[in-house]
Amino acid sequence: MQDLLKVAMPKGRIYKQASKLFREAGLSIPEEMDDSRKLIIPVPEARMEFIMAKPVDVPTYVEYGVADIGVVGKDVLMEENRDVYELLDLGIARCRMSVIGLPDWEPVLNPRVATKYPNVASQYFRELGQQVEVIKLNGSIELAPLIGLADRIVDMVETGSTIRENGLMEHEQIFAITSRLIANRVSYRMKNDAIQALCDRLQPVIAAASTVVTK
Ligand SMILES: Nc1ncnc2c1ncn2[C@@H]1O[C@H](COP(=O)(O)OP(=O)(O)OP(=O)(O)O)[C@@H](O)[C@H]1O
Ligand SMILES: O=P(O)(O)OC[C@H]1O[C@H](OP(=O)(O)OP(=O)(O)O)[C@H](O)[C@@H]1O
Repeated sequence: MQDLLKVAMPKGRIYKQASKLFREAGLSIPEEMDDSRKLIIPVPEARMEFIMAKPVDVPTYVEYGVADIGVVGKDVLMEENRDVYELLDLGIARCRMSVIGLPDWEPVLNPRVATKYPNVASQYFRELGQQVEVIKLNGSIELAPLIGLADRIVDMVETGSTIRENGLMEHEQIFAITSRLIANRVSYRMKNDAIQALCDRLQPVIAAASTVVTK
């Protein structure tokens, strides 16, 4: 019998798209999982157990092996820099990481940059050779330039509504973001058949979805 796969699934934005993808790949994810407050959901028919996680914690669960695989945004992978395998680009939860500020922003010496992603922001400005002071915030990042906490922010842009509604401007795009399927290094060897079988089911669904997006 195939190994049981423990899957760290992010609650929130990614969940809806990831569960749709898994269902289209023929995995019997129960409908009640969509609204449940349960944190561990066994799906014996699919030989899986879902661990409902805060998105930023998914790579931690996978690195420590309490989950064999997980679904996570590339933004979180870049920020957390955990020792995990990145197996598949799932092509869902598309957005981008950008440098944002007021439209009339003028360069200053040692600008302050507010962000939920201090590692990504520090590396980006370091590679540009620009010295900045990074301020870590946990949400409503767009407030920072409006109230004078920071000169610029590094944050996610999806539809662009948040920056538009707050009179901000996207100055530079840093990288494109989609969600990825990641695996624990040991699980990838020990449960390779089950992980490979899952990837084989997901790949055609991802390919079909990407032709729709690019058409
Ligand atoms: N508009 C968006 N803003 C932020 N993240 C987005 C957006 N669109 C897609 N994403 C992706 O969704 C992932 C999870 O976002 P979500 O808002 O659910 O998590 P979170 O910010 O950690 O929320 P919470 O504070 O509820 O845990 C991000 O890491 C990113 O990859
Ligand atoms: O381009 P848009 O479609 O407007 O999406 C981008 C916004 O969405 C995210 O915030 P989120 O809703 O996660 O709230 P937060 O302020 O708590 O991070 C992100 O931090 C931006 O503020």
